[in-house]
Amino acid sequence: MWVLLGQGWRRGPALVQWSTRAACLGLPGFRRAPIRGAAAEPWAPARLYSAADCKEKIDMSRFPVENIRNFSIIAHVDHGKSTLADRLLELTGTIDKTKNNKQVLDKLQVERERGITVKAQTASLFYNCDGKQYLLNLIDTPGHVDFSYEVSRSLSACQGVLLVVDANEGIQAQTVANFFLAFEAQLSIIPVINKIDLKNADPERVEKQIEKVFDIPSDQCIKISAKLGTNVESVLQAVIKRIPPPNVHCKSPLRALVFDSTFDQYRGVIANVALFDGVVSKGDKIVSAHSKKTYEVNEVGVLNPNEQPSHTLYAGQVGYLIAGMKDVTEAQIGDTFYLHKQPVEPLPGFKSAKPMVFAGMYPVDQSEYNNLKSAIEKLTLNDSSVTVHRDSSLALGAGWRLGFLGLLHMEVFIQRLEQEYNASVILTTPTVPYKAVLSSEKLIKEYRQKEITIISPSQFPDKSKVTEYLEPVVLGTIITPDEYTGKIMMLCQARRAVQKNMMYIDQNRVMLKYLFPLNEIVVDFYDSLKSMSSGYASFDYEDAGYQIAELVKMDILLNGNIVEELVTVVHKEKAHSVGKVICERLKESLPRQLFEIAIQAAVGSKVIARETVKAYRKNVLAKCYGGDITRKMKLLKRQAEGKKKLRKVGNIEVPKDAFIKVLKTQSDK
Ligand SMILES: Nc1nc2c(ncn2[C@@H]2O[C@H](COP(=O)(O)OP(=O)(O)OP(=O)(O)O)[C@@H](O)[C@H]2O)c(=O)[nH]1
Repeated sequence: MWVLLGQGWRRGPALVQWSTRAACLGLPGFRRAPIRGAAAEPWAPARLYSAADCKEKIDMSRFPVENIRNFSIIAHVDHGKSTLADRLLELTGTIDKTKNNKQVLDKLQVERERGITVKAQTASLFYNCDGKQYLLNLIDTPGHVDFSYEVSRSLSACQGVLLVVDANEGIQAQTVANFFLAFEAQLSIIPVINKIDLKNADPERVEKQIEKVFDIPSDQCIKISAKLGTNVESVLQAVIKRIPPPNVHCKSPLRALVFDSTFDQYRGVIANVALFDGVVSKGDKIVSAHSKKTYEVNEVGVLNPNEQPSHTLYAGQVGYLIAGMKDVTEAQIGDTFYLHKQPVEPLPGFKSAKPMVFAGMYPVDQSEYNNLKSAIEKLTLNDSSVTVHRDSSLALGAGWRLGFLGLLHMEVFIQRLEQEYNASVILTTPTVPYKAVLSSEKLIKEYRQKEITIISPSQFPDKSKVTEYLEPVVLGTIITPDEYTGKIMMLCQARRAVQKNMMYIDQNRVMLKYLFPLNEIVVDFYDSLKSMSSGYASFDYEDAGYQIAELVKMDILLNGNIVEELVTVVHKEKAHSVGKVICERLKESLPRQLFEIAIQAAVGSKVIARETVKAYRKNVLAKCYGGDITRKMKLLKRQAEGKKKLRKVGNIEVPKDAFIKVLKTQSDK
């Protein structure tokens, strides 16, 4: 929650009493909650575990609750979360120390190729300290704003976080966003300044930033190089000393929170659970508080980092559970499992992920419809934050309208469809979820409500049937070196943003807060920001509701035929400039054809921009003299293959990548 304080907007630390802050930092004497029943549990005496033990079933009763620490690693993109996780896995003997350990917890192909984490990963580590053996449950989280839902879910299974900050880049926009997620969840926060080995590292400056922005005393920061392993052991010590054990009760009936789930073709749903109370064993009958369905537990265990079965999981522990569920929706994220005949009050769960961007998805060839359908179903089983509605279009045939958390999320989903399921798709212009307050009685009856959410331009109701249109807005945070502030402010203004606050986080770094219409930032705001600040500015945003907006539907026509992929809803003020840019870009991307092509942007029947592509003919056989028929056939075959990558609009052939190029430039104007 943001509040207006003195000169500007600020939340959190400035309002917090020192004792609460001290508790948040896990300082001695300031523990937030007593460890209920910890001493009374019937724990077996400690036996020290090593990586070798992982070949057999782990006896999890060996870890009394006071020896458990559950924590996440959170940070801005690329500040070194996964590299720190690698070192922690090595130090605890969970994986062997080799030069090849690079982002071990980033298991997906797309994560390895893009060098980013998109899915939070859990690993249970066994660590010996002062003659005791600790169970450390670590969750490595993604850094990009599109995946912050993964972060907030992961935090629900934790009592503390390692807030990693790059010693060269300092605090960035996602550092601020992630800090507040942890702060609001009342977790112990351990600031870790990483990459101190870099030539331009300035850990002292970063310490001061942390003190200024988060109100965390600089002596609380741990300075490390995750790459070289420097001082990483002290991070483990801090986890044990500063993060409290979970506040749970083993003798109470089972309450297991599902904080993530994945789908395995052979074993069904694998639910990641955090046990808030009770125990769960193989053979137990459990009930989902959400669906009230009963299941028998086939397997429980911990992730080490691969699945390692155990007989039982105990309160305070984080692990996985397999119970014959065939669909991820049966293990809804945020659901509570309890034991059959021992019903409990379900845990609060999470708000469901809210899609920020919608796009139509169609098979390139309609004969591929069933294959693509099955690929989308399988992939959404592993990514339940994607919403899917069936859709169809005259030009593109049967397809779907998919909702994503952001554009990167959309790109990653498509890349996974292509790589993991060999699917090829046509996408339509990404759009944000607009709303319309209806005035037409007929429409109100049809929709059975007055206010409708428009996720596809084809649903956009005519102005005469509407009292007002609403557009989603977000509160954006930008952190930048101050020399770029002027340019960035102009960029924000061009995107219809309203400034809310500006604050220096150190001598030459500025934090700006703006209220943005979501559709102005969704496609390429981040790219523009990065290029205008030579890569130094960072950006993050959070949902801020809706505002009234003057919106219109704009069609793009090729020789009079509407290009369905490019139909878009724009702000009235921007219709002309956006239409002009789309026409120009389309002109650049369209191959010349045998006849002239008129490219038009139109709002209703009014044409607001126009470009023309001159006629041309490509004769692939032009250089092929003589009568070698096989050579000619080869050239014609290659031309035919090339044509498969084209889509026909009327009689005009449009390359698939032309759409992408056009979409990328829309919000520039
Ligand atoms: N010099 C140096 N480089 C580091 C250090 N830690 C991480 N890196 C490098 O920083 C880059 C990003 O590291 P990651 O561990 O993938 O960062 P991340 O925060 O997990 O990234 P996302 O998951 O995409 O948010 C990689 O090239 C690492 O090799 C360090 O201590 N020193």
